[in-house]
Amino acid sequence: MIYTCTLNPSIDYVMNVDEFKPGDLNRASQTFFYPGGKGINVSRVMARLGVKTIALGFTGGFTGEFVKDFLNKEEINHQFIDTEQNTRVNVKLKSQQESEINGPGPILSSKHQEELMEQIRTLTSEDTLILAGSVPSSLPGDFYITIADMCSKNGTKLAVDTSGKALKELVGRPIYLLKPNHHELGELFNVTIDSMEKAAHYGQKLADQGVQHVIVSMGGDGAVYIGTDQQFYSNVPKGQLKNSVGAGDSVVSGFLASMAQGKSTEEAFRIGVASGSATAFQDDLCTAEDVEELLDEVKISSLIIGGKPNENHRIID
Ligand SMILES: Nc1ncnc2c1ncn2[C@@H]1O[C@H](COP(=O)(O)OP(=O)(O)OP(=O)(O)O)[C@@H](O)[C@H]1O
Ligand SMILES: O=P(O)(O)OC[C@@]1(O)O[C@H](CO)[C@@H](O)[C@@H]1O
Repeated sequence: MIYTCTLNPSIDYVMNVDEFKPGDLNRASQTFFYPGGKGINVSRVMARLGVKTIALGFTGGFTGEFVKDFLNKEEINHQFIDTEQNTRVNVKLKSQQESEINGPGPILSSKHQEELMEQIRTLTSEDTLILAGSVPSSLPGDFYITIADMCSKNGTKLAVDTSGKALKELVGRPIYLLKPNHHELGELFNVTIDSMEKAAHYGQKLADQGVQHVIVSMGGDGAVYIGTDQQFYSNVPKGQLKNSVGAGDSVVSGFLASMAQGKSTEEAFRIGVASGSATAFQDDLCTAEDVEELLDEVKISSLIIGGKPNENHRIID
């Protein structure tokens, strides 16, 4: 079974404001409420791509009820632990530019933590766990490490989409999939990643430290895949960027859904990128039809030809 784990879910309150003026009374032309949090987004997109998951994590209060009802309507299984505190509301302001204000999240006790660990302890080598999003500040800083160590002990495949300290501490552990964007990868190695070649170079460092599949997404500039013996570059389809919220989560979903369906790594990467762009071009997360429509525009090329770097991809010195 595939599980997603969102320690800090949200309601994403999307507000479209024609011309946002800070300090003024602004009126939204349109608003939307979606369940949010990176793991929950992965569960939603994977469901749309035909792969079932069970969503784990912490929810509570009337906002938590909204998240669960929404997932029920989309026939997504969940086993959230009740925190008795309202799940946060994250504001996504779409105007001349996109701005986000994410809430802090609940205070989680050691009992809450133990309840989650009990669920994770039951996962086996047949299972995959996708850990995605931020760690609420009330949890120990090494909580992802505790989960990763449990997965490693039980042979559970672990995919991770997080950033900052949580990401830094996980490197070196056996990980099935990591999907940093180029800023997160740069922060990890204290460098600026401004080209596909640098993304491949630093992505390879993660692969060398035990990550089986590394995808470095670079927004509208393409994406790089680094695996044990394959490296690919992908362009991204052209279109109007409407919504970057959940685009990265959709890359993870497209890749993992395709791998679960037995597709090749190259095809899974292609579908991952098409899924990311399909979400970037919609108000909500992409559907299977949105992904299908973009698939022909996603071209994958190998970064290594005959054991040597593909010269067509030598973008930087
Ligand atoms: N301007 C764009 N044009 C086409 N596709 C895009 C664009 N921006 C993002 N995408 C798609 O979304 C994917 C993820 O984007 P990005 O690299 O910004 O990841 P991220 O920062 O993890 O995303 P998120 O905003 O969800 O946190 C890209 O690989 C691409 O498929
Ligand atoms: O605060 P975190 O956990 O880092 O990110 C949470 C979040 O911004 O990520 C998702 C998009 O990836 C949204 O649905 C959600 O609001």
